[in-house]
Order: sequence, then C-alpha cells, then structure tokens
Amino acid sequence: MSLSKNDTDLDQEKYLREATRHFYGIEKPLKYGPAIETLNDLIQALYVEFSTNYVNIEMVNHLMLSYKSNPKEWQKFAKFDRYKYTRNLVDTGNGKFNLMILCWGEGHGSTIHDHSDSHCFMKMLKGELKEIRYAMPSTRTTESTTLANTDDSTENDLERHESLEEIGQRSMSLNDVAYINDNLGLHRVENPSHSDTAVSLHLYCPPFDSCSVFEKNSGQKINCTMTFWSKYGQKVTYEK
Ligand SMILES: N[C@@H](CS(=O)O)C(=O)O
Ligand SMILES: [Fe+2]
Repeated sequence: MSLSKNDTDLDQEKYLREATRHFYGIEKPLKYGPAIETLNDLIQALYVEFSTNYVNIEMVNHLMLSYKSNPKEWQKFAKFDRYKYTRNLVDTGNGKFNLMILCWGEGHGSTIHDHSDSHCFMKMLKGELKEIRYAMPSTRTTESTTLANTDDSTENDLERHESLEEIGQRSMSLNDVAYINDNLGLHRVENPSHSDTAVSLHLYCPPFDSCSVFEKNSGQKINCTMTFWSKYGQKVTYEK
C-alpha cells in the first residue's frame, strides 16, 4: 500500500486551506442539514462530507453544531492528566480530518497558538471553557524591524518585541461550537473553573501534527509538535 497522498487528496487539502481565507463559521445549524442523534451519526456524516473532493465546510460546521453531547458516548475517550490538558484521538477520518476529545482539568489551559492553516472546530461536551483571541502578528513588521536592526541594537531589539494584541474573549458552554483559522487569528483556551473539569470535541481539517506557539509579550513564535495522550481509548506510551 502506498502511503503517499493521491492527487484527489492533495486537491481537497488545497481547496480546504484556501477556504480558511473566507470562512468564518456559522452560528446556527442549517435548516436543510441532516439530523445527528449520536456521536456515531456525527462521525458517519463527517465521512460522507469528506468523501468528495470539495468539502462543504458549512455542512461540517452544521454537523458539529447538531450533535448534542452524550457523555455515555464519549466517556471512553475522555482521559485526564493531573498537570495539563490532554488530546485524545477519536478518529483520523481516512487522513482527511482529525477528530479528538480534549480533557481540561481544573485551571488547565493552552498556550497561544495557531492552527497550521487548517479549519478548527471546537465543541463543548462538558463544563465551560474560555477562549481568548489574538491578532496574528504580521510578518512584515518582524522582517522590517529585523532589517532595520543594524546600528543601535538595544533600541531595535526593543522595537522587535511587539506584544500580541488581544482581539476578543468568549465563554463556551455545553454544546457551543467555536470556529477559528489562522486568518481569524490566534487563540488560547482555558478552563477557568477551580472545581469542574471540561471536555471539548475538536475537528481539524486538513489534519496537522505541529503548530506555532507564540510568546505573548514578544510575539515570537516557535514550532511545536502535538502529541496524543490516548488513541481510540488506549493510552499512548512514548519512548523516552
Ligand atoms: N488547538 C489546541 C487546543 S485549543 O487550545 O484550541 C490543540 O489542538 O491542542
Ligand atoms: Fe486551538
């Protein structure tokens, strides 16, 4: 079996990345969309949606909005760590999308990050999460300040350190769906509760396994590989 992607897959990937430039997410389920009763229904409907070369991203959003959280269906994927939020793989969607359940202990949060030019849907399955958004720092600024950085290094070093601009916050409750892509900015997510855990369902398309993480005060970024805590309900062990 060949592991290389065929032309159809690459076309779809390119098409999906292009669509991140103008898709902003939908607020309500579509009137004509299919009904989704269970997590299995959701996964099956996603496979149908991703079976064509040109995915209807609005329909993907509809499906995520239509599913109503039932803990009995997702409990087996929900594995927590004491110290940080966990990423638990539910389905790899034939390489077209990644569906995963994130488990947030009390006070757990992510660092400021992008989504590698993919669509990111995040649906609340339990508890509450707070999302804080930041403007994507412009590469032009970084380049021009670097170029200008020739004579007075102290002054220019300060110039280069541009803190990230916060552009919005929202609280998410049961069954809410948030949508983000790199065109809309960066974000950081946290469970603000000191007494309750939170669980969210994330869909990324195309799938990615690394992203950029940003430092708030300097705007500087580093690449970060993302790992799974569990896959299909089984804890993953990584070699040290
Ligand atoms: N995008 C993050 C979770 S979140 O903070 O949106 C991740 O996949 O780990
Ligand atoms: Fe994220």
